Amino acid sequence: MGIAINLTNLTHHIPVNKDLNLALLEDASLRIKAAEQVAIVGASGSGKTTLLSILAGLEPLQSGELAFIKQQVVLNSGDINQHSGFVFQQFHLIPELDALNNVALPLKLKGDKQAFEKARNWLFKVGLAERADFSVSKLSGGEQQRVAIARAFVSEPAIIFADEPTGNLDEQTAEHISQLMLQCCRETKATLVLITHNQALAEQLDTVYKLEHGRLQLCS
Ligand SMILES: Nc1ncnc2c1ncn2[C@@H]1O[C@H](COP(=O)(O)OP(=O)(O)OP(=O)(O)O)[C@@H](O)[C@H]1O
Repeated sequence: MGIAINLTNLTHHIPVNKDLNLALLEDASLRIKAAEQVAIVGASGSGKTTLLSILAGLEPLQSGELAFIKQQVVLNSGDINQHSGFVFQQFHLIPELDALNNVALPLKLKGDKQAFEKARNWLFKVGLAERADFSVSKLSGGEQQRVAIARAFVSEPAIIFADEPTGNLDEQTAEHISQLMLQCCRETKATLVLITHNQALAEQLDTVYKLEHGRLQLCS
């Protein structure tokens, strides 16, 4: 079951030098419904990753309000990590471990006794059952991203935060990985917040926000 996200009137400053701060995000607000798939687009340097990091609780909220709502109950923002999965452009896998152990890791850390069974199931879903025992450093870029997707979904998170997850892949593999991620979100009813430079992909999602000159605009 997805989680709704309400961000209201966020202004976020970054330091330019010791005397000067710049407002990277100005009065940004967005409403994301549970299980909605939302794209954030914008030019390089416009602040997309910063916004995603704030939404994901990885960067502190300087102003405004951020609320996470699950079945009409407001959650503690400090706990949102427990409900989130992440997919990044640089897969952030552990190169010393095989694919199975990379995917099982989040569950093992929680003491889940079915960690390996669930990890195998997700590797199967992303088409990598036969690569389970391969060291991830031996896998192709597309395969590594599929391992990262399996790892993000294995705990069945209510929200997936994805930062240009196909930015490092060739066009065909990127298309395959994007569709796989959208399908996994639909299957698990996860809310998706996706940063992308790919307009065609953004338009496949329920809602598109554009970040420009510090302002967040609803495009569709
Ligand atoms: N903590 C910080 N201190 C100083 N500058 C920062 C900080 N965080 C972000 N910035 C700057 O803010 C700008 C926006 O960065 P951000 O990574 O959010 O952009 P982006 O839209 O995701 O870019 P890209 O599409 O190139 O990944 C950049 O110029 C970056 O250097």
